[in-house]
Amino acid sequence: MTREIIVERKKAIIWKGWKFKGHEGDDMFGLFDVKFIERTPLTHNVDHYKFSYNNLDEAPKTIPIMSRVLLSTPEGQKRFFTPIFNEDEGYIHLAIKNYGRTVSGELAQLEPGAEGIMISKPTQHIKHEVPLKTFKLVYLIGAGVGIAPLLGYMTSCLKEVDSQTKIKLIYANHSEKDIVLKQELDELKKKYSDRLEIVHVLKTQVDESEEKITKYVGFRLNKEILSKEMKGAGDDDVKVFVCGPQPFVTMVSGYAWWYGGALRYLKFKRSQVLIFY
Ligand SMILES: Cc1cc2nc3c(=O)[nH]c(=O)nc-3n(C[C@H](O)[C@H](O)[C@H](O)COP(=O)(O)OP(=O)(O)OC[C@H]3O[C@@H](n4cnc5c(N)ncnc54)[C@H](O)[C@@H]3O)c2cc1C
Repeated sequence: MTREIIVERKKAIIWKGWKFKGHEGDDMFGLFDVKFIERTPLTHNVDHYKFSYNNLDEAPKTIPIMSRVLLSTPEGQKRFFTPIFNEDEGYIHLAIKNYGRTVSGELAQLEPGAEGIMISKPTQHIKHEVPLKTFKLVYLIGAGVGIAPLLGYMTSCLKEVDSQTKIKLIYANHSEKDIVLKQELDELKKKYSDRLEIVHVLKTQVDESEEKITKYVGFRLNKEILSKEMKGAGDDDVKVFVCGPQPFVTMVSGYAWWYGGALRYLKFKRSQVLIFY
């Protein structure tokens, strides 16, 4: 299947409430000069990058939740990322996993103050035609650095004074040391204990202390765990957002235009599920 056909198919996927924009290409993204300010480790291989817009007039006032920016490195390599904080005017914050090659490998070598980096205005990854903060319950199913778009939703929904939406994050990682933004997650959990529940799923036990944070140590997320932790299949007021590495997303919900996986097995309707791909 050619890329053009795939793009057309993605654009064509419109169903009740959700509309995927597809990846239309770079030309629609105006790129603006930014300066690299600092890099702070979040885990052993994920860093928090802070960039500032060189021209404040170009800086977005706020960043819509679950939006993406296109980043172009000094060598011209490009990749989409999801800003992790939405309210720091003039700055863009990204969580980037260092794979030691391509965009992340190049960014890992940058010194603070480095120029020649460009970032687009945030554009919504997914156009939604329903308010996202009004559901009864939202399950966020994430793995690794796939937490980035889910965290944006979680933070803004919990902060919303009028929202009563309950959130359950089911978050898969290799071990405790791989949990991205754990401190932020713990703080949100403490502050919004009546609305936020977090279930960690850790594949490998590195330390006995991991049993204190979850009963699922030594597990990959699977449909048995999801069936224990989820209810609300068929209820249009219950939604599920999924983001992570492709094999993980496929296991949970199929992929993009093919809906399948554990959620389908558990009888969640396609219209309940929003997959980031
Ligand atoms: C909308 C969107 C926004 C994104 N934003 C960013 C961003 O801002 N920054 C960034 O760096 N990347 C981003 N990405 C990329 C993407 O999130 C990561 O490339 C992807 O999640 C891989 O993450 P990882 O390498 O940490 O996962 P891995 O370390 O490969 O996997 C994490 C965990 O997933 C579980 N897992 C993996 N495969 C399976 C399986 N088959 N069954 C069950 N469990 C499994 C395991 O527990 C594993 O420990 C984004 C992607 C999308 C679609």
